[in-house]
Amino acid sequence: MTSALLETENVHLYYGEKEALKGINIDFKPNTINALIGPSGCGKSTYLRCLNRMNDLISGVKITGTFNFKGTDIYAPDVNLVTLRTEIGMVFQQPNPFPFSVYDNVAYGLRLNQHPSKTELDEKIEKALKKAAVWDEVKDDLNKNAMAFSGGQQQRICIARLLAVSPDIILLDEPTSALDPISSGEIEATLMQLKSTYTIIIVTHNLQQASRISDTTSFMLNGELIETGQTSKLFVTPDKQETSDYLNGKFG
Ligand SMILES: Nc1ncnc2c1ncn2[C@@H]1O[C@H](COP(=O)(O)OP(=O)(O)OP(=O)(O)O)[C@@H](O)[C@H]1O
Repeated sequence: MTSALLETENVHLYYGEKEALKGINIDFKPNTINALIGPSGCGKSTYLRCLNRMNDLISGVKITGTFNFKGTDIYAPDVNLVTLRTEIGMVFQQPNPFPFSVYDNVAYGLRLNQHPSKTELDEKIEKALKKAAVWDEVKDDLNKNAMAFSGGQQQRICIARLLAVSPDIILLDEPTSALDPISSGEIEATLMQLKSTYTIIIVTHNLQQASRISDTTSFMLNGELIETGQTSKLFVTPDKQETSDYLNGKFG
């Protein structure tokens, strides 16, 4: 059996007095798409943001538990956050390209971390945009402002920006909720291709999306993990009544 790339155990998170995560245990295997589902406010985004320490900056937050990434504790005091967020990158709900050219967006992390020659940079940028399945749409406009493209194209440019620095894990927080169905479908198809190289963890409100693209699904409710497992099993024969009720639209 393939071992997990990222293991989380007994994760608790407190926003001040409020316990938003109540002992979450989820493992993520390489080359899988993993969906996090559950009603609004159940803690999906909070948990996702723990995975590359995006909650660290919120004052009054306390996080406990184990986060083992490739055998290393991501909360160890000597962890370099820039490196961590290169290895475990995040795509947000609203596409957030920087307000400069497509080329400079994708080059950003490469210029920060490495010192590539112009030829190397050109090659890496083309490769990243191809992997993000947006190359054909932007290749003649690499100097155009990234914000001048459609929402779906912007989201794929953001994915390319992240892929350029070779992450292991891609975190996505409702990446298609601001997009039209065609753009959403394109992002889904892109993610399906990317899983041969990366491990993907996606928060989604769209149950059909979770069932279409994910290998595993974790259902959360009120800060607790109710059930996690193979998507094909969880959607058809969930173990827990709460999961069944949620999937059948009885709440949420
Ligand atoms: N910065 C914060 N400070 C205090 N409480 C917060 C903060 N962020 C989130 N919360 C609370 O923590 C709980 C979990 O929120 P979270 O955003 O993780 O849920 P979610 O499942 O992602 O919801 P949604 O699907 O609506 O995005 C909620 O009760 C929310 O109000």
